[in-house]
Amino acid sequence: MDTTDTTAPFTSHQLLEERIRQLEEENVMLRAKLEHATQTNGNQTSFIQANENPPLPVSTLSDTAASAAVSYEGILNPTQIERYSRQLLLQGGFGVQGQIELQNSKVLIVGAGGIGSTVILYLAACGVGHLSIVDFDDVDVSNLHRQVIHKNQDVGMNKAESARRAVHDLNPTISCSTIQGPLTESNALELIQTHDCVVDASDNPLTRYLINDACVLSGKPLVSGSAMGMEGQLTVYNFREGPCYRCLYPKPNATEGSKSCADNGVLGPVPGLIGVLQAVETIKVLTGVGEVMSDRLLMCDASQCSFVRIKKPPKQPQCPACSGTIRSMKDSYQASQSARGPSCSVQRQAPEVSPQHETSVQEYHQIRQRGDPHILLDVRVHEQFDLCRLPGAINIPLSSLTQQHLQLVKLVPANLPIYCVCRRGIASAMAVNKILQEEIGFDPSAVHHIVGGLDAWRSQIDKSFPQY
Ligand SMILES: Nc1ncnc2c1ncn2[C@@H]1O[C@H](COP(=O)(O)OP(=O)(O)OP(=O)(O)O)[C@@H](O)[C@H]1O
Ligand SMILES: [Zn+2]
Repeated sequence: MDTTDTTAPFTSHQLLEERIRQLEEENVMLRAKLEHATQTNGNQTSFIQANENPPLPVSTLSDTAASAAVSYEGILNPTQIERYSRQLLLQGGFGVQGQIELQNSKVLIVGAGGIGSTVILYLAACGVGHLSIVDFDDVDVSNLHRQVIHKNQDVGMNKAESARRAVHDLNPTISCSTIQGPLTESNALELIQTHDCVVDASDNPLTRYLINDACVLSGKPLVSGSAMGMEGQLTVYNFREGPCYRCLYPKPNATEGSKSCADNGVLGPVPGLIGVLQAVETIKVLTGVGEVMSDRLLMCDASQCSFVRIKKPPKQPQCPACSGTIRSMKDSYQASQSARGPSCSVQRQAPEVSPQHETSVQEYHQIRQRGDPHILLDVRVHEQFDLCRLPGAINIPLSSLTQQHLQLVKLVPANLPIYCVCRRGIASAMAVNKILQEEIGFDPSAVHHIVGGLDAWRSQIDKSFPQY
């Protein structure tokens, strides 16, 4: 800058302003040159359009850089900038660095069901570089009201594969792999070790403990969520010095496994809600942006639209996982054996019933065809009974099968044989045991349960019986 012609000397403030003005002029000229260069080089046009301020250091914007091949090494490419621009503009520290962190991250998602559907879609859309999806199950038509990653034409396809296809359709610039089988004690550690973060979108306690223990053994953060009915929960375990799942629940709880979506129902969007929040937490874990839900647990009740955050206890010195008592996945498996309880996905076992109290669906079909007098006691919950039932059945849910009810059943048509039925033959076996234990004067030989329940009735006797 030449100041010799001036009548009065510039103040340092004026000098600074003048310098800024000159730099702005230079910047405009350089931009014009760069735009000119990109007009003759079509593949850079989107860069100019997507970026008012290209993230190149000004010093590299020389004449030569503008006309020759520009090296964008180390920063996002034009396609990425265009795709993630709204996220990149986010105030509060996400920016290019956050996007690069996502791009370089690998996330393992266990379960591509109700919760997994939204976690996977959002992580893919936001640009997590690699997603690995584990699920052993196939898409069922009853999944579609909430497992929105799958479509009608995916029914019958493995869920991990169906989800991978959806990921590809949504964002082909990231990579996605599948494990089309269960996560078990044999593969959990190996799989988890190679990822930066794990999302538990499964639905049963055994899997939750396996994932947790493998995360503790390999030092990986675990973003955990669950949903049922109108309610859901969310938290992050094993993040930095935060507690793990076993710190809160050292051993499987006897009643936890008895809750199942298939038995209790779930409103379509509720798992999706939890999944969306899990995606947010995963992004926070990966990028360091925001405050990770490590010391709190979110409890959400969609029926009230209520969200409550409760403080979690800190890492427990006596926690079997954190204290090192569980040293391998074999230890983990043994410590979780009692978690093999009922769940949405892991097949439940009927309690033992003596063979004399068991009736096959074929035998029961014959009883009906002959018109033999009997009581058909359907022990499913009222909601299931209302969906569909065999003609003539009376409904007393297993949970209310008290002595009083049994007396009633006995009084109505005296001394008739009782056939207990439920969906799969598990609750009906429990009902038989309960009736036999009550000792209220039933002829034990007249109490039966229908093996395989209404599922077996549908598959072996009448295919028109609804599936749910
Ligand atoms: N150990 C595991 N390995 C892999 N996937 C698992 C494991 N445990 C559970 N899952 C999967 O997690 C998902 C949980 O999702 P969700 O409960 O919404 O689905 P669902 O089992 O299809 O439900 P429904 O009870 O309606 O049949 C399921 O797809 C299930 O197959
Ligand atoms: Zn712990």
